[in-house]
Parts: sequence; structure tokens; C-alpha cells
Amino acid sequence: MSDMSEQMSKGGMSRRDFLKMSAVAGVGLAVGGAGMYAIERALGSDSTAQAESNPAGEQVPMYGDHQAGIITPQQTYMYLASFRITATSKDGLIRLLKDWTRFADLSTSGGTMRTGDNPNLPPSDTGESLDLPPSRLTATFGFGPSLFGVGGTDRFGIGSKLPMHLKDIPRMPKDNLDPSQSGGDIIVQVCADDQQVAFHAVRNFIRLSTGSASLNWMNEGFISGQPGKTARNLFGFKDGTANESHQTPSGFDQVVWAADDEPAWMNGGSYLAFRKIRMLLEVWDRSSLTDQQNTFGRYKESGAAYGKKEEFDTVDASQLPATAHVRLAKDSKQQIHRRAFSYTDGVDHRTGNVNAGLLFLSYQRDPDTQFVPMLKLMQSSDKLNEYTMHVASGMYACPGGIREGEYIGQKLFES
Ligand SMILES: C=CC1=C(C)c2cc3[nH]c(cc4nc(cc5[nH]c(cc1n2)c(C)c5CCC(=O)O)C(CCC(=O)O)=C4C)c(C)c3C=C
Ligand SMILES: [Fe+2]
Repeated sequence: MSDMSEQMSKGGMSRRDFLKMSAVAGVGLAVGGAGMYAIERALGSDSTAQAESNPAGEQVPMYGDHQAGIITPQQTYMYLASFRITATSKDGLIRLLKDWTRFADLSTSGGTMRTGDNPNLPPSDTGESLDLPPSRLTATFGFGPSLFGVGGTDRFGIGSKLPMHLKDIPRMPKDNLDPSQSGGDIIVQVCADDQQVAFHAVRNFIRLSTGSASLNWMNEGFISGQPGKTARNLFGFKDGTANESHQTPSGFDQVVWAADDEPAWMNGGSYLAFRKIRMLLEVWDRSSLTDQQNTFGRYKESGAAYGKKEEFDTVDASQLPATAHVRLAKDSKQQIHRRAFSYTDGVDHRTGNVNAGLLFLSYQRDPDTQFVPMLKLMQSSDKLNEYTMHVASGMYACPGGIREGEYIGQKLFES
């Protein structure tokens, strides 16, 4: 192990020290793995200055008890990338996570890998975010059941650290899932208010994974609303209203953050449930306003629940149709933290219809108690099923946050 890798794994190096050291070390520093080498080669005094000159307001801090991008107010753009780890050893996987962590640190604080340093080599940075601010960029990592050997072999010797509730979402009666668009060993959710900044980040996570992982699938999403207001989904309804009811530290503890009796590496972590849900826009657009509102049990324009005036007025479930989406969510008596984005995937050439929908993401403390029963209830009698089709699925354990000098998931591999 190189000096720098050793210092990182001991958790003793600040980001500033790391940048300084990188600048000193320069081109000749090979720290294992092509990706790491590329970052070391690229980081220099320019990127140090760039990283530190961005206005703090546009940066979402990466370090802390929890990963950024979970309870962070939603950004406008999202990329969701799923990887299969091809590294054959735990050390190889750790090297990738270190590379990703260092690039996440650099890019979320507005730095880029300097370009053009050696005309005989490809530029270190792909370049498209060179003049752009951090734009509230976040990168959130989750580990799928297969990383722990579920359904296969324990390739990385971490099977004993499987978190209590990590398993694939059970098959649902109305599922129409594409396995090639589902699951994965590791998922990365990249979000930013600028699509180019988000794409630059996900593209370079992919680039850094060369030789250690292959990209299974990637989705891109968007959601747009006035600051402080609830954004609307592609059915034109405000989506995310009920999150407001748990947005306090104790609410997040109850709804989002993993329990204390989980393996230590999940402290401050959460479970991410993913469903790609196609929305049949043409069918929906031919439905009456009454049918549309009955689907959710909320009024389209105001977002208020039936029988209420304002969006955030307390829902009285008894006033909602028995098959309304919100009624069923209330009947489940569970809460989840939703962070969904819309998507469009061009044309469905079989029908000529637009291929679009929702990248449903929710974070929760215990998916077995919160998410899965809710999904089952909705699959059985939700009026929304007339207009939707679930096409992909995944469940991931997102480790707790890290301190400067640590790498994503370090406690999973080193405790
Ligand atoms: C299993 C969980 C859920 C899935 C899958 C899901 C899909 C889905 N939802 C909408 C649109 C809306 N959902 C709304 C509320 C809502 N949805 C869920 C869960 C799932 N949704 C919950 C827990 C709630 C909150 C209910 C409550 O406690 O009030 C709403 C209403 C406004 C809001 O609170 O956000 C809309 C609109 C779509 C279009 C969709 C799949 C395509
Ligand atoms: Fe919903």
C-alpha cells in the first residue's frame, strides 16, 4: 500500500492536506488502480484554488453523519447508475471506493481534474464542467444484496456484515420487470441543479470504474418546481407533499436512518428502494379530471387532500376513495422518505407512445416494515395501477456518512 493510501485508510488526512500532498506528488504518484493514478496526476494547485473559491451556498457538504443526497432538498437532475463489480478481491473493491470517494470530494466541492497537462495523454478531466459551479452536486452510494453474496458467492468476504433488511424487493403480482434494468452490486445516485454538472460526475464515476466494475444500467431523471414549493410529476400532481410530516431530526430518525441494532457500518445509513415506473401518459391524458383526482385523493391544482383546502392540511383518509393512492399509503400506517424524479426514454416503437414515468426512490429505516407492505397494498388495489407499469426494481443499503480522509463504506470493510 502506498503512503497516501495508508494515510487515507487511517483517516488522518484532511481534504486540504490531501490536495496539497497531491499537488506535491504530481504526475509520478502511482497509488494503485488506473483511476486513482488519473486523479493524482490531475490534481494540482489549480484545482485546489478552484475547489476553494466556489461560493459555499452552492455546495452540499459531503462529510457528516449521513451521506448527502438522502435528506438533501431535491436537486433538479439525477443520474442513477448501477454497477457490477468485476474486481476479484476486496482490495480491488476498496481501491475503487477510494477513487470514487476522492472524485466525489473533488467534484462536489467544485473542483475538476485539470486538463491538458500532458499533450501525449488523454486529458485527465473530461472537461464539460470546467467553468461550472458545484450546483449542489451530491453523490450517494448504496450496496445491493449481491455485493454481500446473496444469491451467489461471497466474493468480498463481507457476507457476515449483511444488514438486517437488505434483500431484493419481493416479486409483486403486477410486476413487469426487466432484470437488465434492475439490481446491481453498487448504485450511485448523482444529483445536481445543473444537468451537465451531474452528467460530468456520473461519467467520471464510470470512467474511474474501468477495470474494477462495469455499468449495468443508468437512468436520468428530472424534477422541477419553484424553490420551497412541491414539484409536480408527469401526471401534473404535486409529488412529495407528505415528506413534510417527518422533516425534523426525530422524524428522520424514525423514518429514514437505520436502527442501532444494524451492523455498525449502517449507523447513520439508510435503505434505498428503487422502482422504475412507466406512466401511461396517453391513457392518463384522456382521463377526466375527476378520474385523475380520484386516483390520488387530492385536488390536482392545489394538491390539497379531498375535503381540505390547502396542500399541507392534514389528510382525513375517510374522505378519500377506497382505491386512492394516498388513501392506501395512509392505510399502510407507514411513512417513507420519497425522492422521486421523472424520466423520459424516447418513444415506445411498438405503440408510438411516449416512454416516460417516475424513477421512484425512497429512503427508509426498515424496508420490510415500511416500504414492502405499502407496495403490496398499492399493487393490490391502487387506482394508479390503471395508468402505471413497474419495469425495474432494486434495494440497496446506503452506508452512514464519512469523515474527511475516510472512504465510502470504510467501516464495512475495516471493522
Ligand atoms: C410503495 C410506495 C410508493 C410508490 C411505488 C409510489 C408511486 C407513485 N406515486 C405517485 C404520485 C404520488 N404519490 C403521492 C403520495 C405518496 N406516495 C407514496 C408511496 C408510493 N408512491 C406515499 C407514502 C405517499 C404519501 C401519502 C401520504 O402519507 O399522504 C402523491 C400525493 C402527494 C404527496 O404526498 O406526495 C402523489 C401525487 C406516482 C405518480 C407514482 C408512480 C408512478
Ligand atoms: Fe406515491
